[in-house]
Amino acid sequence: MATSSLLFSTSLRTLSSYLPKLDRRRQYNPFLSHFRSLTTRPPPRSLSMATANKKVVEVFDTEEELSVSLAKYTAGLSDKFAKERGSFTVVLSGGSLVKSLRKLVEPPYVGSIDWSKWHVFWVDERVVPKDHQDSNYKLAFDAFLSMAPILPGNAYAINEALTAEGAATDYETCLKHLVHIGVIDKSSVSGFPKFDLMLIGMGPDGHVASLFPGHPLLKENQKWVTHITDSPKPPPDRITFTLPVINSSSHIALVVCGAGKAGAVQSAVGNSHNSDVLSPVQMVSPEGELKWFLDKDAASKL
Ligand SMILES: O=C1O[C@H](COP(=O)(O)O)[C@@H](O)[C@H](O)[C@H]1O
Repeated sequence: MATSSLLFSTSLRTLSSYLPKLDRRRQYNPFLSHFRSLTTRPPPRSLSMATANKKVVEVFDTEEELSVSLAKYTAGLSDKFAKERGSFTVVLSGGSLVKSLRKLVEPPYVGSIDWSKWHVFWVDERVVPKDHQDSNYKLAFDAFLSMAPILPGNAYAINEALTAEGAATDYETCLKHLVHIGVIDKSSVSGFPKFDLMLIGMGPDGHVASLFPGHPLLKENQKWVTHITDSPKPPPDRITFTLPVINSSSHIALVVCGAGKAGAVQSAVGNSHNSDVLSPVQMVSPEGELKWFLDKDAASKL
């Protein structure tokens, strides 16, 4: 159970000018001057208009509790989209997030999820062989994909035999085909693919996917998938979804653990703009729901 179970929902876009300073007595409520679980004050008028863009934060005492909640959340969305659309499109990142997906392949979730409906993608991938220790595919495969009865062909790894540029183009072509045949939804708002759930992590510098602070790729607004050959975090050659694709998602779970990321969490969740330049994670603002899963160390500066 989340001891600090949260907490708030709001529109990033419509309420950004409204946001008050953090009230220390309501320490997980950086956005609103009301706190659903602690006060009966009615929400501000503008909140009732904020229907399209929802932000939720959950803080857990331990990573173990976080991973249970993440499995429950993912299984719930799997059920919903499998019934509604006949497929469930899930996007994974690499990094520490992947370990927190382990509960999905344990009871009760492993037996209740309709894995045949799953289509798995990577929000970013390093251009290395699939058995390389830096491969995000390998990380997910070892941690849980190998234990989940996902149909062969429904886990969309990159073609790492290509250059980074070629692999990005190839992946985008694959996504376009899957949108065309209706496996992946398409946003009527942006025209970009609309994934059902993105499970993504964040680096201590606030990077998400392979979109790094200050990098020109943050401005890409045409391509679905792009490439980088100068990643500040090794390995240098990678492909990555672009921000418009990330922000067209139906649901994003941002999963962050550890005190080393508390500063970036504070900037993004607390909306404290210490500079004019937004970090990549501060630019994550999906059409649908953004839900943060934080352990208490990552939330320690909120
Ligand atoms: O390089 C990457 O880093 C981020 C964050 O990784 P973490 O180990 O600090 O959680 C990850 O989300 C991304 O997919 C990966 O390629």
